[in-house]
Amino acid sequence: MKLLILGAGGHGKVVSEIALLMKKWDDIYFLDDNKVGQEINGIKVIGTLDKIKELRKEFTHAFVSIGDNMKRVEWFKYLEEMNYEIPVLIHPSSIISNNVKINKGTVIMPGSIINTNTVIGKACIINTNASIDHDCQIGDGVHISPGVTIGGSVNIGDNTWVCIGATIINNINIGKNCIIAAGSTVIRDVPDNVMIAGVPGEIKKIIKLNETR
Ligand SMILES: CC(=O)SCCNC(=O)CCNC(=O)[C@H](O)C(C)(C)COP(=O)(O)OP(=O)(O)OC[C@H]1O[C@@H](n2cnc3c(N)ncnc32)[C@H](O)[C@@H]1OP(=O)(O)O
Repeated sequence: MKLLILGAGGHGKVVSEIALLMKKWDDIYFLDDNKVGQEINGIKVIGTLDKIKELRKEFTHAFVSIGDNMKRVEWFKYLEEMNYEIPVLIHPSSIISNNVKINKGTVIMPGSIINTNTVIGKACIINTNASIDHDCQIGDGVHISPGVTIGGSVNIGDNTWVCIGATIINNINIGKNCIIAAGSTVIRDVPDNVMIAGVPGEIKKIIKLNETR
């Protein structure tokens, strides 16, 4: 089986290492618009992202490793349209309850902990050392950044970015397309399309559609 990884930046490097550790694929290659011909940690960049369609005959599996939530979801949907098999990539050092559901296109980075009865959506990034406790619902295209701590029974809407080191107390609902700034502590529900910052977290601005990163 052969795996294509879309995006050979810093995030792509970490994603490719996880894919290698999983030992499921005989061959792994990158696509990247700016690095064609380069070799990154032993993995060749064989074309630009738009080559994904013609490579369908040759490759069974593909995975999007783009940090920007909107772009990642866009390419993820394109892979789905082309009937690529899209895996879940899980670093062996993560600790995940057997009663957790993780949907395709999501990567779980080293040291993450996901507790029982939590559901993680499609095309999410659960980044290094993030902790998501029991009974959480994480939407599609969400990025939980390094060192984030999320209490039990928290719901997070599609495309929301929880930035590095943020804390969300238990029983909180966070909307779609939000940014929770680095180091914030969220203690109240958050509506759709807002940026929250501070301790305790307060609304700092409204986010226009397609603005999340
Ligand atoms: C492996 C990896 O590296 S994964 C990547 C992880 N990276 C991150 O998590 C990045 C985190 N980045 C941040 O937290 C940034 O501050 C962002 C993304 C929230 C900034 O978003 P922007 O929309 O550009 O916000 P902007 O800079 O315009 O700030 C708006 C207001 O919020 C405040 N603000 C922004 N971030 C924070 C913060 N973390 N804490 C407190 N206040 C903040 C600003 O001071 C500003 O306040 P003011 O209006 O009173 O002057």
